[in-house]
Amino acid sequence: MTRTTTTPGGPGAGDRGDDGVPEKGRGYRKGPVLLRGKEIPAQTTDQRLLAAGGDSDWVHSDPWRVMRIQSEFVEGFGALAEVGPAVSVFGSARTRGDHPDYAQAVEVGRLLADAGYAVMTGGGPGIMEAANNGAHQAGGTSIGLGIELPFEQGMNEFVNLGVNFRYFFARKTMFVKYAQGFIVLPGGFGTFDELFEALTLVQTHKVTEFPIVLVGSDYWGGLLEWLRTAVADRGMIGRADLDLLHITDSPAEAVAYVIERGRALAASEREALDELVEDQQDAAGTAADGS
Ligand SMILES: CC(C)=CCNc1ncnc2c1ncn2[C@@H]1O[C@H](COP(=O)(O)O)[C@@H](O)[C@H]1O
Repeated sequence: MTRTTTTPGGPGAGDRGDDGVPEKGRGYRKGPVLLRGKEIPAQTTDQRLLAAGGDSDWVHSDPWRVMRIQSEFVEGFGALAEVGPAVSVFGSARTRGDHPDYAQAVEVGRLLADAGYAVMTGGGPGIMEAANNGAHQAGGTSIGLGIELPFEQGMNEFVNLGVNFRYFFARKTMFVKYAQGFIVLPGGFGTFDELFEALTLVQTHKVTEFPIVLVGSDYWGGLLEWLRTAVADRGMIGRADLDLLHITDSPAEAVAYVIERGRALAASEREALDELVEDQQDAAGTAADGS
């Protein structure tokens, strides 16, 4: 719906008001900006917004993408804010239902749900499906944070709270923000990406430490050995950084570790904050006494 307007600029154009209706001497206000004479646009902002058809290149422009990215955060935060305690479970999208890793992940999901934790996965097939399956069997909250991929794939059937993301980075924020810990089963590049992002965030103190457990010593053992030797020996990481990872073959141990270590870390975080507040109060008291 486009209304006819007066031509921009030129004699008399400065007399057009905010709504495009001519009004002597008032000019044209565009938000906080006042336009007069040749600066007055041919159409009002509303006319441009409501006009049908026309060029649609703007849909592919970066400012428009920024709005979409923002909406992913808004939708994600809105959907997950009230979920309560949760643990993110990662692992291969390719693990088949008859593989022992699948059974391990089902058990992890089940035990987490039994302990009152929501299970958060990438919502896809393989290990993600297995962990959601376990949570579903135990009647727990089974979350899938899906990702739009070039090839067709849907949210697995065991998800009861699903959010679909267009952008990997927005989705990754949710895994960290809403989980008390990570449990990582055997996987490929996607799994490594999620694991190493978590390690980097904790190592650089960008987030408070949270427990990270690797399930499957035969699969992860080689990586840990390499981290201990090639990586730590050459000083690429500190020896203490190796303690950020806990490795086990037992789903029960993985779940117990995540819960207990998570509680211990949260308690020491609270203690450190209390001490900080006390120190600040003492400092403020000393300053007041001295004045
Ligand atoms: C059949 C197939 C490959 C489907 C891919 N469909 C996917 N759906 C959801 N998350 C995914 C998918 N592929 C990779 N990811 C992400 O990357 C990890 C698995 O990647 P990978 O298979 O280890 O490297 C998962 O924890 C998940 O967060």
